Parts: sequence; C-alpha cells; structure tokens
Amino acid sequence: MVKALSGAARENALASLSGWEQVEGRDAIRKIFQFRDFNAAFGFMSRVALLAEKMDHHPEWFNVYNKVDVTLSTHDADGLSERDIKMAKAMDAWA
Ligand SMILES: C[C@H](O)[C@H](O)[C@H]1CNC2=NC(N)=NC(=O)C2=N1
Repeated sequence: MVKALSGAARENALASLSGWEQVEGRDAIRKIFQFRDFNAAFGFMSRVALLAEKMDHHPEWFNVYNKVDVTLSTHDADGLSERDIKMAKAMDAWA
C-alpha cells in the first residue's frame, strides 16, 4: 500500500518540481501543459498513458486542443505520494 508523503519528505518532493501548484482543498498538484497543436498534446498524453499503465498510476486530466490540464494525486493514499512526484517529473521531461 502506497503512503501519502508528509512533513519534510513532502516539502522536499514539492520543492523538486517546477510549475506545479497545490490544489486548494485537496492534497493534489496541478499543472496546465501547452503544446504546439493537438498532435503534440496527444503525443504527450500517449506517452504518459504508457507510463501510467506501467506504474498502475493514472493522472486526472482534461484536454482541449493543445492544452492538457493535469491533476495528480494518489487515490489509494488519499494524498500525494512518490508516484505523483515521479509522474510529474516524467511529464515535465516529455512536455
Ligand atoms: C486498483 C488499482 O491498483 C488502483 O485503483 C490504482 C490505479 N490507478 C491509480 N491512480 C492514481 N492516481 N491513484 C491511485 O491510487 C491509483 N490506484
């Protein structure tokens, strides 16, 4: 069972990310990615989808044309976990 990050570990993990904001009223992080066009946005989503399946960890996201609005949290832990941090970093690397 994956555990939610707390205390210093949580602070350090969040500090290692850039462009992600904490969602109000919920232990989750959010970032809006913008791409050249739909093709680039969907390519990004396809790549992330493969990682999500591999990790058994899935983003909440909303796509309109070239924008992908992503929220990450770990439902099983009812909060942010290492899995969200790992996924956020992969997304940042591929955007
Ligand atoms: C049963 C299965 O392991 C779970 O429901 C997985 C699937 N994907 C998931 N994705 C996310 N974001 N959080 C989870 O807790 C989670 N759990």
